[in-house]
Amino acid sequence: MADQEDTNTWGSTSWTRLSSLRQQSPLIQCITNLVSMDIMANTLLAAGASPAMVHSILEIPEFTPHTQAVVINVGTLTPDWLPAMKAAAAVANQLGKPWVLDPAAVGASGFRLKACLELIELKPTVVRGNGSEIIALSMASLGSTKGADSLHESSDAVEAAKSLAKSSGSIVAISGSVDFVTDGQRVIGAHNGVPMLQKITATGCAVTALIAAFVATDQTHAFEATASALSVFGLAGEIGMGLAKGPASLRMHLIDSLHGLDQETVLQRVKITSFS
Ligand SMILES: Nc1ncnc2c1ncn2[C@@H]1O[C@H](COP(=O)(O)OP(=O)(O)O)[C@@H](O)[C@H]1O
Ligand SMILES: Cc1ncsc1CCOP(=O)(O)O
Ligand SMILES: [Mg+2]
Repeated sequence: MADQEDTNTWGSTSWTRLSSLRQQSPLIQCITNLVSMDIMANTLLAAGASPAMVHSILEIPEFTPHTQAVVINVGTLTPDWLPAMKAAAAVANQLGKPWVLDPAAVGASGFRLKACLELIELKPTVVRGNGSEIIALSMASLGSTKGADSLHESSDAVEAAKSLAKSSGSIVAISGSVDFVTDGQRVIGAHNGVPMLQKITATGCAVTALIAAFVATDQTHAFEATASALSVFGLAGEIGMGLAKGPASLRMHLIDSLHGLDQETVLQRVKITSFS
């Protein structure tokens, strides 16, 4: 795959999307795993959105219509949570709201894989996973697994992501050393980020929620919003890493840096390239 520099346009796209998010402060419903709730909520707040961890099926008919986007993450899935996930996705679809699927550790078991395949049938706007998750989901099969962590480079999963995007109609994002985004035709690579982000649990979950918040501000451009969210999160990680001593302080500085990101930094440092 050849890649083409397109940095200036993407810097201004990313800044426009982040500014809209700060102005609109969308309400994001998160039905997510028990590990991720804190960092996901704090990431959304730092970016300018409002998080709500509302997951009872009894609340979805009343609450989901008030939201601007829904995130569904199967990281600690049990059978009693799945109906609420499907109900929230259905309400989002009925009301034309975007929803984003994080197939966390989808390759860990047949139960999780079947659940994710059923959720894909409900047409998520975006699916974001690591390399191993996107490969397992695209092939609809279990291989070797390391749970929530990836055994693959993100670049290993690009063909699987294109295939999944074509079959599902969703935008598919693969996180890793380069984050890739595809709609089945176009592929971009978002290069911001630092390896230490892998040493903080649930940063993948957090960036999935950030994607939902970005898409909520302009769902007609979900591809651009997804790429922008991944870059902005990676850039906050780069700035945070300059102040951090290890994973625990990076977690703090990541959130501070996301909150403080300014126009000049985004325009200068967002790095997204197109692959053809
Ligand atoms: N080697 C790396 N270099 C830079 N950033 C990375 C690297 N690996 C992961 N990231 C970043 O860490 C965040 C979480 O991604 P990842 O670890 O792939 O997700 P998950 O936690 O779901 O496995 C993303 O923002 C991604 O860009
Ligand atoms: C450790 C763990 N176990 C089940 S979900 C989870 C968190 C995974 O978060 P991420 O996929 O963002 O690393
Ligand atoms: Mg994950």
